[in-house]
Amino acid sequence: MGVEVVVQGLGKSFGAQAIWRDVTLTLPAGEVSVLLGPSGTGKSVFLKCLVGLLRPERGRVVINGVDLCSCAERDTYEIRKLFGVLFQDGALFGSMSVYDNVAFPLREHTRKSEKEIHAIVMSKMDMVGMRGAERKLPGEISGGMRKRAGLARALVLDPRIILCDEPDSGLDPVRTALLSQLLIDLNAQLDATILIVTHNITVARSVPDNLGMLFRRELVLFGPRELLLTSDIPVVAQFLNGHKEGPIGMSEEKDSADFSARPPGADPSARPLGADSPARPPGADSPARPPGAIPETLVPQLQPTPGLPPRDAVRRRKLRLLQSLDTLPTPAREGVLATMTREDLDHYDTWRRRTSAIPIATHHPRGGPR
Ligand SMILES: Nc1ncnc2c1ncn2[C@@H]1O[C@H](COP(=O)(O)OP(=O)(O)OP(=O)(O)O)[C@@H](O)[C@H]1O
Repeated sequence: MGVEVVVQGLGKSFGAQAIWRDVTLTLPAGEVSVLLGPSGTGKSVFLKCLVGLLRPERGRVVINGVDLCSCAERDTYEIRKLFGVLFQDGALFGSMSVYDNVAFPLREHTRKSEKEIHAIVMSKMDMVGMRGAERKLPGEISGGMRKRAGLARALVLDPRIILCDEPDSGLDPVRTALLSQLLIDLNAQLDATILIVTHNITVARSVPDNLGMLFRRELVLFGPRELLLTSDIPVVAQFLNGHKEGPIGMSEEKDSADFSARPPGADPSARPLGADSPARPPGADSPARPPGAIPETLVPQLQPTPGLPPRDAVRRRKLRLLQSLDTLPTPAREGVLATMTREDLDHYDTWRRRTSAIPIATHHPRGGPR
């Protein structure tokens, strides 16, 4: 099973340039999370801080009880072994075959024989649908294949945490859909904790269990997909609907300048000073939603390909969300309840009786649990 990643009060600067500050979130073990944000908001820097490639000046990243920001070099090395990272461009060595690229971490970090390495490489190539391309050079395959080869390389050391930096960049919509399915399938097979950085709204809506968004040097929100996909926070709604009106402008530099000009304590997700049109109110494009109806932005989440095991994370997440249901705003709560079956609610009741937890007032928005 994947491991939980706890981020507390994280802050990162380069010289005088603050990238983001006070980022606090938890990536639940084995769940898939997506981090959104306009270009230049520091998403890649965040991934590098998680894996220990960059050191934040403030805060903690706690994995298996070890704080990566303050631990000894030896502990950093041990924790890094838990990670598999798919870098934005695949980061393959251009002069090595795909096979040697994928085998590279095994040859560098283990004492496995070439026979063992061959078995592992071929199984990971199978997982990402790359069997047959082993002898090609990275320059001889398409961008989508390079991404999948990078993913195979990220998997060879059996990571418990997988970080993917814009796995969809440069891919056409069909390849993006196939890659999204691949990530869900991998999660079903490996139960690893996955964090994906992307700008792609379709990926953000359909793949993750949890979503977060960076904007103007802060984490605007992080939580269950139902929370962000039904959110009326202007910057979140603008981004997830791809609207041009709203707090997000053409460049992060300009957004930051607008932000600096705001009075101290102002809402970072509100529209910029001087914006010539108001932030689009939530639901402006769609007719008023009847009470209890699920917003159309809350599209169903991708399921593993038939024949693969169900995702363990889904079961764990349901119990986790039922425990904290009363902390969610109504649309998110209704969205969560709509995914619950009678069996889920019975399982929660059993858990509640065992632990004497406080009951929740569950009402099902679609006329009773399915
Ligand atoms: N090693 C570094 N030294 C100095 N500045 C850096 C370094 N790495 C990143 N930056 C700066 O940090 C800021 C955030 O960069 P980052 O690549 O994390 O953004 P991003 O949100 O991933 O953008 P995009 O979506 O366009 O990939 C940028 O202004 C970038 O120039």
